[in-house]
Amino acid sequence: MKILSVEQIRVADAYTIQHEPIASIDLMERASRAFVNWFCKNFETGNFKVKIFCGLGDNGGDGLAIARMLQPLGYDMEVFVVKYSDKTSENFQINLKRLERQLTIKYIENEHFTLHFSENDVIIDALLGSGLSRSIEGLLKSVIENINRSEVTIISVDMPSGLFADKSNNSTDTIIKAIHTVAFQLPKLAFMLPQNEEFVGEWHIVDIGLHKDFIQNTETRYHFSTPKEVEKLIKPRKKFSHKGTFGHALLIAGSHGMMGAAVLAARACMRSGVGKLTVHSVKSGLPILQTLLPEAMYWEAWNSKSSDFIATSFHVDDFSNHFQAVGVGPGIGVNGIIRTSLEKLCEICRDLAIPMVLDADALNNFSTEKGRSAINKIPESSILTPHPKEFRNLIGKSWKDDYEKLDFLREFSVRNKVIVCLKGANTAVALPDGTIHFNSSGNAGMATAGSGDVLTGIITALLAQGYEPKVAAILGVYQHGVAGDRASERFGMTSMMASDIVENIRF
Ligand SMILES: NC(=O)C1=CN([C@@H]2O[C@H](COP(=O)(O)OP(=O)(O)OC[C@H]3O[C@@H](n4cnc5c(N)ncnc54)[C@H](OP(=O)(O)O)[C@@H]3O)[C@@H](O)[C@H]2O)[C@@H](O)CC1
Ligand SMILES: [K+]
Repeated sequence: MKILSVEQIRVADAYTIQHEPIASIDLMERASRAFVNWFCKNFETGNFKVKIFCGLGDNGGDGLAIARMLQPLGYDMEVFVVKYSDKTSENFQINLKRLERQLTIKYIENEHFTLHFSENDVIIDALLGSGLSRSIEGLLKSVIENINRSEVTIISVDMPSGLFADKSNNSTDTIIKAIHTVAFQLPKLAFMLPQNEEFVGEWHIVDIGLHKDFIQNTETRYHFSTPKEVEKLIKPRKKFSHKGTFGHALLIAGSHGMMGAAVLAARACMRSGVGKLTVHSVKSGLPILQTLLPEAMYWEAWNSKSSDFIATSFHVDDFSNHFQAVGVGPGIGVNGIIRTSLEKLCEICRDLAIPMVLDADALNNFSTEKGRSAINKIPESSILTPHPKEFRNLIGKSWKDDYEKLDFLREFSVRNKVIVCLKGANTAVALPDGTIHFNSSGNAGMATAGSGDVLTGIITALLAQGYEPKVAAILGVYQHGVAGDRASERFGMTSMMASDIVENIRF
C-alpha cells in the first residue's frame, strides 16, 4: 500500500472529484460515512456520550457530517465547533447548515470555556487534519490541552489534530493524543514513526474510494506492506520438489558463550524452509548445536587462532557449488581478526554471487573506524538487519528525529546498494532504489534477546530458496512479525522469548 504525501493526497482528492466524477461535498459525505461505519463497529451505542470537536476546514466538515450520521443511530451526541478563525471551508459551511437543522451546536469562541468530561465519554477529534500548516497556538491549543487532560477515549478523524502528516513537529507542539486514528484511504508517513506513537495510537484505514488510477500511477518512496500484499509473495511448494530445490544455506554464528544466537538463527532457518543448512561455528559449540538441531550440519571453525570465536580464513573452494545463501553475524564477536575474515567472506560471496544477510556482530565489525572504510566490500544487494543502535554505529552519526533517521537509512542503502531492514515497530526495509517499505506485523514483545537472530535465520532461508533479496527481506521481516504475533497470543508480550518466535514460524 502506498504512503502518499499530503500534497499527493490533495491531488488524489481533486483527481477523484474530476474523473469519477463526484462533487467535493459528496466525497466528504462518503469519507464521513466510512468513518461512521468503522465507529459503529468498534463502539456500540451505550451508556456514553460522543463529543465531537470540529475545526473550520474540511476535517471539521467531516466532524459535522459524522455527527449528523451518528445521531440517528442512537448515539448521545454533543458537537463543539472551535472558532479559532474567521476562515471556514465551503464544505464545512454546507455541513454546518445540514447539522444545524438536527442538533444544537456549541461554539467555543474564546478562552473562557469550560469542558466537562466523564469517564465513559468518547471524543471524536475533527479539529484539524491534513491541512495543518503550522504549529497550533491560542484557542485551539487550549482546547487540545483540555481534551488531552480528560483521559477519555479519543478518536481522531484522518489525523491527530496538530500532527504533521509527513514532517516533524517541534518537540513543544500541542497535538491530540488519540487512542485510535481512523485515516482516509492511505496511511500517512507520520503513522510509521516511533516518535508519533503517543499521538496516533492505533491507526486504521477506511476506504473512501479515491480514484484507483491515480493511486496506481503516483510514484512514492514510501510503502506500507500490507499482509495481503506480502502473503502473495510466498512461493507454493511443488509436489515434485526435493531438498535440493530449496537450497543449501550457510549460517556463520555463535562463539564461546554465545551459542544461543547460533541455535536461534539456525532453528529459524530450518523452520523457514531451507533445504539444507550448515552452521559454521566454534568447536565448543558443536555438541550444543548438534543436540539442539540435529537437522543441521556443522562446519567447525578450522583454523581459528582462538577457540572462542570464529576467525576462519575463508576459501572460495569451500563455497563454490555449495551454498545458495550465507547469513552471518549473530554472536560472532567483534575484533580485527573477525573483521578480516568477514571482508574475505564478502569478497567470496560477491565473486560467486551468493546472496548474504549481515546482522549483529557482522555489522558491529563494520562499525569501527577501520570497519566503516570496508563497508564497500559488502556485496551489492546484501541484506543488513541492524536495530537502530547498530545502524547508528554503522553510519557513525545520530539523527535528530525519525524523519532524519529515514533519510540516513535511504542514503546508506542507495549509496552502498544494499537492503537495510531497520528493526523496530514497523521495521523499515530500505531498498537500493530509494524506496522504504514499512512492515505491518509484529509487537513489542519481540523486543527481546535473540529476536534478531531469528530474523537472520528466516531471511537466510528465503535467500537460499531463491527468493530475490528484496522479496526475502520484505517477506522475512513480515513472517518474523507474524510468528512474534502468534507467540504473543500464546505467552503474552512480556513472557514470550525468541525461541517462542521460532516455534511459531509458519510458511
Ligand atoms: N484527502 C481527501 O481525499 C479527503 C479529505 N477529507 C478531509 O479533509 C481534510 C483536509 O482538509 P483541509 O485541507 O481543509 O484541512 P484541515 O486540516 O481541515 O484544516 C485546514 C484549515 O485549518 C487552517 N490551519 C492549518 N493549520 C492551522 C493551525 N495550526 N492553526 C489554525 N489553523 C490552521 C488552515 O488555514 P491556513 O493554513 O490556510 O491559514 C485551513 O483553513 C482531511 O484531513 C480530511 O479530514 C475528506 O473530507 C474528504 C476526502
Ligand atoms: K483530526
